[in-house]
Amino acid sequence: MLPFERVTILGTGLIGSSLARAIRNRMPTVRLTGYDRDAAVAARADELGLFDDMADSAGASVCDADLVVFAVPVRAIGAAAEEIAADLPRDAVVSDVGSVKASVLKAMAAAIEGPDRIVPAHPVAGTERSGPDAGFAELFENRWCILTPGAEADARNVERVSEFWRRLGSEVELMEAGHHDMVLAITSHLPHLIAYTIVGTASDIEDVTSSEVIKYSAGGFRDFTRIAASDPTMWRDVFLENKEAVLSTLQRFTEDLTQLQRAIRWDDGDFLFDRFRETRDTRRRVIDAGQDTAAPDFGRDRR
Ligand SMILES: NC(=O)C1=CN([C@@H]2O[C@H](COP(=O)(O)OP(=O)(O)OC[C@H]3O[C@@H](n4cnc5c(N)ncnc54)[C@H](O)[C@@H]3O)[C@@H](O)[C@H]2O)C=CC1
Ligand SMILES: O=C(O)C(=O)Cc1ccc(O)cc1
Repeated sequence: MLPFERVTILGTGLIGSSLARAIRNRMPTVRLTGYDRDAAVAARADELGLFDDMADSAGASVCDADLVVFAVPVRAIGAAAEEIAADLPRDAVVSDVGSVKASVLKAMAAAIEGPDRIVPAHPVAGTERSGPDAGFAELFENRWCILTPGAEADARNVERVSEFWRRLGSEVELMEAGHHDMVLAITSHLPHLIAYTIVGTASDIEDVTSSEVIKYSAGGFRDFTRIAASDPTMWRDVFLENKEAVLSTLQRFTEDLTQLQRAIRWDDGDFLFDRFRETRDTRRRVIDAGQDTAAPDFGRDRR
């Protein structure tokens, strides 16, 4: 038996459209309804045939759903939840895919009656692209999906959402929302902040022209540019909604950076060597865990 039969996705960008494609492939009898506030995005999702129906309003999109998923930037989730609250069937389960969880859980719980049916989710899978054309069905396969239900969530609803993600090919883990935000601050949010910083710094260095930065980017810079090309709205929201965890992780990072700076200044090669040997081991563990390709240079084709 399917965990859900009538799924509504609000926000039909990268993640919403990937979700729709994955559901189509893996649970073809599910009735899919989409809604996007941006008329051009909605029209494109319609043209791509991703949904059975594209609704004209948020309220209309949910009136027959048994699962509603918010796939909009994290700061937009509260307002979107308010927009559907009056039209939501009493037994519908409500979820999301937001990259930050404590504030999103709070925002959904404030807008929607029945905390037993709120089961937030975060598929730890994505790309630097956005919009419905960027989505693809395999995005969630062999990736983790972290669920962060509050204490009042009904265990049966948590199990249904877990089963939903397992059917899309993900591995599911339950986590307390605040802990999720600490974990993702170091594994996702800080790496993005660092990439945004270094790409910005490169364009501000007086003695190096911007055409030189681009021309010689294969020295390492270009790998940061992929992450730094990520969606500005989405990432502005992530940093503002996970402020405390990001700032405390950033504090640790700054201290560690200062240590490396000292080691360079004082010619402490042993310190540098030991640190770099440890980080190489971390890369090996990421590959062993199936979270990236083992091919050198991310498997870029040089032919
Ligand atoms: N991009 C990524 O790699 C990942 C993103 N996420 C999370 O997924 C969510 C969506 O991100 P993406 O799909 O990447 O963004 P996207 O920019 O591709 O799509 C978001 C869509 O939401 C629509 N939208 C905004 N406010 C709305 C509202 N009130 N009602 C209806 N539609 C609205 C926008 O028009 C846009 O089409 C975010 O919360 C993000 O944190 C989670 C995992 C990975
Ligand atoms: O493109 C990348 O490397 C990502 O980091 C994708 C990503 C972005 C945000 C998330 O919450 C989860 C995954």
